Amino acid sequence: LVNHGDTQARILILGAGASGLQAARTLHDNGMDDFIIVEAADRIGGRVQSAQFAGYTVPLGAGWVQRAGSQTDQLVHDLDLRRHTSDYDSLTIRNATGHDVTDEADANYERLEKAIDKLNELSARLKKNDDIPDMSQRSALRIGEWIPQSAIDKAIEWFEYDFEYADGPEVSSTEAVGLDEGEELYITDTGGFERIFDEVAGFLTTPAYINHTRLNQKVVSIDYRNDISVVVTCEDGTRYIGEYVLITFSIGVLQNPNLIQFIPTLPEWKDVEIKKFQMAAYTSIYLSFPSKFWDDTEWVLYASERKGYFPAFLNYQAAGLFPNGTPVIVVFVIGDESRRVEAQPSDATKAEIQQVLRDMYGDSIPEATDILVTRWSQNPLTEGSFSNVPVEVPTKCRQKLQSRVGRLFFGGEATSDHFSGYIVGGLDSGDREARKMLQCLEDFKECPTFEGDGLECEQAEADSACSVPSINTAFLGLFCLFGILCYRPI
Ligand SMILES: Cc1cc2nc3c(=O)[nH]c(=O)nc-3n(C[C@H](O)[C@H](O)[C@H](O)COP(=O)(O)OP(=O)(O)OC[C@H]3O[C@@H](n4cnc5c(N)ncnc54)[C@H](O)[C@@H]3O)c2cc1C
Repeated sequence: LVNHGDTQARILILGAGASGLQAARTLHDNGMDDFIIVEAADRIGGRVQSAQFAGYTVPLGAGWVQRAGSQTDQLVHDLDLRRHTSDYDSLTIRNATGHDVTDEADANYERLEKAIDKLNELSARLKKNDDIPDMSQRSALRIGEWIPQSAIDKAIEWFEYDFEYADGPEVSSTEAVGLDEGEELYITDTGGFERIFDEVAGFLTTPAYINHTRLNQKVVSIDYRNDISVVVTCEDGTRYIGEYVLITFSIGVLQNPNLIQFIPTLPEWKDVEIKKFQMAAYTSIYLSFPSKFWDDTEWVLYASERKGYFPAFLNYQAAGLFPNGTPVIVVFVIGDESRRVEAQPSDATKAEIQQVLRDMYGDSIPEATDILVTRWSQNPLTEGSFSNVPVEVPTKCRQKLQSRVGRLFFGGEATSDHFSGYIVGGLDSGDREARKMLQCLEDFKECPTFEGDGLECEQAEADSACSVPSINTAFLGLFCLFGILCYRPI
């Protein structure tokens, strides 16, 4: 039942990241402005966020445009964001005794490249044929005769694979490997990567739309028992009532049973698919120094016997980045190392990295003057960095992740068919779900949903059992009829 003070809209969009903002934009472009975005943070943008560090605007979340020609790439070019084409060949590899082993690594790279060709070939075959079971990237690499043994092998494998998926090849799906992604752009704009949302969601800052976004509203429960509406309740008690609700929270948030209470609980077929997905962990650690003492190449790899231990450093002074700026390096860790580092104080992390740098450059290097550690896996609004497709989720099962449950629709990067894990996956999923909701608003009878058992992956079919009047025509009409306050604040 609608209470006095409840806020109503035909569509509620939960989350103001790439997915939620694009959904709002698609609805708006199609003449549907009866929506509200509910966001827990005090800002929009979600995992696209930046901060100031040592005089730079640095990315805390997404930093690169990986896919040339994608919508993200288009936005970056349209807005002419300052950017740098990453040069992964500008690379020095140092071992734990400080020796430059870059040349020595050539033969290892040659072996790895042959295995990558094999992996790509297997991936293309798996994509073409749904009946062949997927395999881990580790298996595919092994088939390509790549078995990493030395510290150099581990370093270059980390740089080629783990860094991209934020997980080891043991976990990641071969079928889901992206082919031929082209050059990668690192965003160095002083306004931050989040500037892309100026174009996607700029209209939301105009006076007519300012009330469409509700910040500082942390959703704690989603009640979809009612046939004609959904009640979304926030931590502060505020309730939002919508005819349709689009959920764009990360897969990590949805996997944590303590964060959002679904009333009733989600059906098994949906819950299984959410739980099978993998939320990866990826940490960026920025360090500033009084002087630069590292190599001039854009990247420095630390070849350690312990795979993934502070393995890759981005040199902010490299040509094309900030050659004359304050000396800063960024080191990246993923997976269990990321979760370990994010759980400990920054000083402890700084001491560990300082030792790694001493191993590589000697004891006389200066102490870091400042450190910034990102902590996405400690953040209850993300519970990790981005989704990684594990072997357990064949492409044919993806529709279950996308399918609605009653009046609940599911967006967010993890649900994207081809771009999960990326900003473009978020944008793409928001557009997809907005179009679906527009279609369902026209005729709920034709609104597709998954029909099947918990573990199956069936084709989506029309749900003929759910034909109900719209909330505006029936539910609100009834309340207005009886003189109950019909407050629609937007
Ligand atoms: C460290 C890191 C590095 C990355 N690198 C890249 C990269 O180089 N290139 C790239 O393309 N992508 C990268 N990504 C991934 C990219 O940022 C995401 O795929 C994309 O931004 C996800 O958008 P989304 O809308 O699906 O989710 P989100 O951005 O997570 O949006 C969901 C929104 O829901 C809100 N929310 C969560 N819980 C609640 C709640 N209970 N109540 C209300 N609101 C809630 C969140 O605050 C958030 O704003 C990276 C991400 C991270 C974290």
